[in-house]
Amino acid sequence: MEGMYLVTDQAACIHHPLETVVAKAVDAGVSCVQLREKTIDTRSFLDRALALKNILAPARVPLIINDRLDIALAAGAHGVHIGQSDMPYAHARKLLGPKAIIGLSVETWEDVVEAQDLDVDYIGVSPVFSTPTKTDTKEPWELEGLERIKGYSRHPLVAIGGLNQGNIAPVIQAGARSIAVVSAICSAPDPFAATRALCACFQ
Ligand SMILES: Cc1ncc(COP(=O)(O)OP(=O)(O)O)c(N)n1
Ligand SMILES: Cc1ncsc1CCOP(=O)(O)O
Ligand SMILES: [Mg+2]
Repeated sequence: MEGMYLVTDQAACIHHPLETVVAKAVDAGVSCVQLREKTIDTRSFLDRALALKNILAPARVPLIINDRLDIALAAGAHGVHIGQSDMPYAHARKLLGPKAIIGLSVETWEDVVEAQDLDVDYIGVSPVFSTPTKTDTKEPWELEGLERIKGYSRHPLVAIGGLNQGNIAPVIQAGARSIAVVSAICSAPDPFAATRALCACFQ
């Protein structure tokens, strides 16, 4: 996991349909897309996963499903992102197999320590900064927390929460291998240009 990571949110797609946002973000260079749907029914979630898979496959960009292992399996997605109250890692790995990408959110120092014994593919440092996009979070890690995790964890770090073109340089500097965003791409009037500008911060 490296570079820009798009996490989708239907409600945040205020200028373009979600599929258009994803297609433009892929053209502009995102390295991973997570389909995150909190309110739609299972059938619609699966249909959307299959639609995104078709957009991502030609560009060889992996599709990660938020929370739902059943959707990931049914859609043939590359993996799942699980949080601290979602399916436990060991069960997720058993169900998805050794090749699946499994990301895990860390919200507390205890989560970081516990993750050290898990063969997750990355940890999502969540949230780095507070964000109106997700309000049911624990205290933001801020840059100091991210640096502390970097100094301890054996896992690649994906930073998420309140990140945009104006504040990601020090987050990358602090050791984030990948930057995950919702609103900075989904709510941008020009998702292609926004993604390009975000990707350029890795150069
Ligand atoms: C890359 C990444 N990091 C963290 C999260 C948050 O996951 P979780 O804590 O399970 O919260 P929800 O996204 O399910 O509301 C994430 N989705 N992606
Ligand atoms: C899904 C998620 N997990 C932690 S913060 C967050 C939302 C990030 O949204 P934004 O990039 O708009 O701050
Ligand atoms: Mg979750």
